[in-house]
Amino acid sequence: MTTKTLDDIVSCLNGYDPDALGADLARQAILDFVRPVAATETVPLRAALGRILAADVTSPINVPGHDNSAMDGYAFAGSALAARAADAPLELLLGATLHAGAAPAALPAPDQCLRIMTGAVIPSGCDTVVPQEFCELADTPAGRVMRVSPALCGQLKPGDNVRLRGEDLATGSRALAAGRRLRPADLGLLASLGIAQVEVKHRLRVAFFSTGDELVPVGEPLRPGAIYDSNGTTIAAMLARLGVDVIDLGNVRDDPALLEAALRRAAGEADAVITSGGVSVGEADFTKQVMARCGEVAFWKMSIRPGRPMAFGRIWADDARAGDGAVMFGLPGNPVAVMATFYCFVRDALLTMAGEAVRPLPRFKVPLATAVKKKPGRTEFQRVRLVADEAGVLRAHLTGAQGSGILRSMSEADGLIVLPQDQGGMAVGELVDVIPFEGLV
Ligand SMILES: Nc1nc2c(c(=O)[nH]1)N[C@H]1C(S)=C(S)[C@@H](COP(=O)(O)OP(=O)(O)OC[C@H]3O[C@@H](n4cnc5c(N)ncnc54)[C@H](O)[C@@H]3O)O[C@H]1N2
Ligand code: MOO
Repeated sequence: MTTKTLDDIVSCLNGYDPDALGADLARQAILDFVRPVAATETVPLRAALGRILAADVTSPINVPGHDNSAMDGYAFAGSALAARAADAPLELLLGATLHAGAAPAALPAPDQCLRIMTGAVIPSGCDTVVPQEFCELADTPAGRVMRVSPALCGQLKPGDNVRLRGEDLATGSRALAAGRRLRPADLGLLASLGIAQVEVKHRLRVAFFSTGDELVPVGEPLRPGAIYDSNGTTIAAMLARLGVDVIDLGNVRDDPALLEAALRRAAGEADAVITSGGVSVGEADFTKQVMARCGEVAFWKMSIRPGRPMAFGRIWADDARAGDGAVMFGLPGNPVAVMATFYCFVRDALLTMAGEAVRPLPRFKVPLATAVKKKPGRTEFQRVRLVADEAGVLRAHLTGAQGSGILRSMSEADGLIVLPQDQGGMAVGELVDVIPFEGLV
């Protein structure tokens, strides 16, 4: 983690308003503060899917290792094309057959060709392959001859249908960069280099719990006035998608002593801690005060909706405050605010801590199918379904009421539209930025 204090970073933010930090400034402050975990481990190639590469991988070999044929056909010297009269067919005496995997061979003479299969090494003396669909075979007194008509010869040039040595990866070139989250194609690429083990970052450990006297764990009977803890499940699922180690600490009552014990335990077990609830100004909202006792609160009020109260800072397991402590996100209790703040602030911070070279969530512009009400002064995230109109253009339809307690509006949505701070209301047809949910990692 950084050697700067949170105060250093936050006070350097241009335009920081402690009562209402803009979404972009808050993101910047968080990303400036967090640092990747240092520890790495070596895992077998097939166990590396979804893990984050700890160091650049340099290719130890050429891929492909030899010039080889891209087609089943006949290998020959491309100069033979120019050597014949323009209106004459190409006629070459046919020699042996070369299969993929066979040892390299040689063309006996320039007026000959060799039968070759896809993937077989191009024989020395050859630089061109003609696909078998272009060719006729004829038996002559001199032996079997491969013939290509003058018209089809016009479609061939020297070098055709040959895959060059090292054209995929040359020896010593960088195959994959550190910070990459390994996908199936990456594992295949490493396999093509013969690499059986990969050095990856340790998984980030993220602890979380929900706070609130009203919460009942899912599966238990609901008493009057209580609600089920849906945030715990949502947070666990969002974390699972990030590929981190998830430490579920359950529910904690609105009691400062219990909250402190839970935060201290979480700081001792995890690199990052997430809580939900108790971050606003109510009489039972203790998160910020206990967080400050266990560490530092950098800021907690942002000009966004949903998610206006979100506390960011760090905490330690005990008052000795050894090391960097654990980064902490105190998310608001409202279920939609939990998700909005997670995707707006927490996701990229955790991925950065996990060592990934993070790319922000993709956004694209779509026309609104529903008019949107909004006052300038805060960034808003509203939930939309994306439906194609008759012309095949995706349009953003609001998923009904946008209250930050209405989780159904998230469940029904295909994405979030992002309405920037200075934006007012928007009319049907205006273009708006959407972050699609599909593809979130
Ligand atoms: N006077 C003010 N009141 C509120 C303000 C404000 O600025 N002044 N901000 C509002 C906003 S915005 C939000 S968001 C909430 C956030 O409050 P808290 O983080 O303190 O959250 P709680 O009060 O604990 O809970 C809010 C809401 O969410 C329900 N909840 C809480 N935890 C869960 C859970 N694990 N699963 C499902 N639902 C949960 C809780 O029952 C409340 O209904 O404060 C506003 N108030
Ligand atoms: O964050 Mo609150 O959910 O804006 O209403």
